[in-house]
Amino acid sequence: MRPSMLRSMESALRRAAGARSFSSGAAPGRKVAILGAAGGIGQPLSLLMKLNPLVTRLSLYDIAGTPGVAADVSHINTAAQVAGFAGEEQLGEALEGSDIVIIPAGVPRKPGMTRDDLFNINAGIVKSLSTAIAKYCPHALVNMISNPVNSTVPIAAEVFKKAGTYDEKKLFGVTTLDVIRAKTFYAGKAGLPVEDANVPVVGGHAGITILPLFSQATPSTNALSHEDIKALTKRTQDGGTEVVEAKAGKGSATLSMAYAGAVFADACLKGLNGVPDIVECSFVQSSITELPFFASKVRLGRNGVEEVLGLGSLSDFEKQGLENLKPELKSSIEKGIKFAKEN
Ligand SMILES: NC(=O)C1=CN([C@@H]2O[C@H](COP(=O)(O)OP(=O)(O)OC[C@H]3O[C@@H](n4cnc5c(N)ncnc54)[C@H](O)[C@@H]3O)[C@@H](O)[C@H]2O)C=CC1
Ligand SMILES: O=C([O-])CC(=O)C(=O)O
Repeated sequence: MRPSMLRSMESALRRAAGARSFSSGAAPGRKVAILGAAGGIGQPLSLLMKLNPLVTRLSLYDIAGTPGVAADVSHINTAAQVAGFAGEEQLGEALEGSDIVIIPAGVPRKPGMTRDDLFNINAGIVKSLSTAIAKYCPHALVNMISNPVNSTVPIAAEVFKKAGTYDEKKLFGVTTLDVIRAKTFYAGKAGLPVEDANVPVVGGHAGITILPLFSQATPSTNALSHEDIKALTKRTQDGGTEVVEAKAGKGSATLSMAYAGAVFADACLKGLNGVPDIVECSFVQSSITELPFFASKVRLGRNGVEEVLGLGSLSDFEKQGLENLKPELKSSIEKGIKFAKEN
């Protein structure tokens, strides 16, 4: 790569990270921990977080394999200091002092499985990692990637409640990949520049609980028929399955998810650092519907969630989608809460 190209990439990354908005010129040091860092998502996510100029310490944890990932990523000439931790006995050290903990630990889907089929294995993993977070970094923002997100976020909330550390402003289910897919599919179909496209996605993160709001998409267009909107909605809802089937037994989305995870963590870092008007969709504790957790636009700030934004006006098709998703989302949330209470 030419040096001029590298320089412009670096300055674009700095701009993307909001580093220029500090009048003192220096952003505060931030520690980010990734749990499941040796996995399909964990490795490229570690790379992307190493490139983020707001990260000063990057802690890579997994049950095995992290020393290699950490050694590899640490050679990249960016500021973040990288450390690898493997095995439960090193989990505390990995977590201590973290501002953000990102969790892509757990098993991914194979063709024919739903995200809920992952519950039996991933619920226990998320519960034990959340227990450690409550002990070692109770004030960290938690970005939950492990599926089924509709249940793992409620599990983490229950674990934190039991430990007396729960702060609803600090727990996030990462639904950014749904937004990224909706933007890509919308711009592609409407013939709009993809970098300008924005589409809120609300509800949850599985099948019909994923509800893209194309009526609020920007830039708006009249190039799309109702049939087009229905097809775009279905493709967004089935985006994960599209990748699972294409990978044919070799896992689910990893690269696009690592990108999505890095975008969301970057937004959290900017919020923590006081950059104004940082808004992303996320699955959080919510009162905008009757469900206790719900994904919608969230304003991020110095303490995590600053404001859970409402749904705005919905088309009749979206109103119907909202009603259709509630029973499934409710039961996935309740399943997570029940598991955490009983185990
Ligand atoms: N929220 C979202 O939009 C998305 C979520 N996912 C989910 O992310 C999770 C991870 O997916 P992949 O990275 O593809 O799986 P993977 O199997 O490639 O990696 C998972 C990693 O977690 C590690 N792990 C297992 N138990 C652990 C524990 N107790 N502590 C720390 N690490 C542990 C494994 O050793 C492995 O390295 C899956 O549950 C998947 O369904 C995947 C794509 C999108
Ligand atoms: O579909 C899966 O199992 C992984 C996932 O959550 C996604 O890609 O959205």
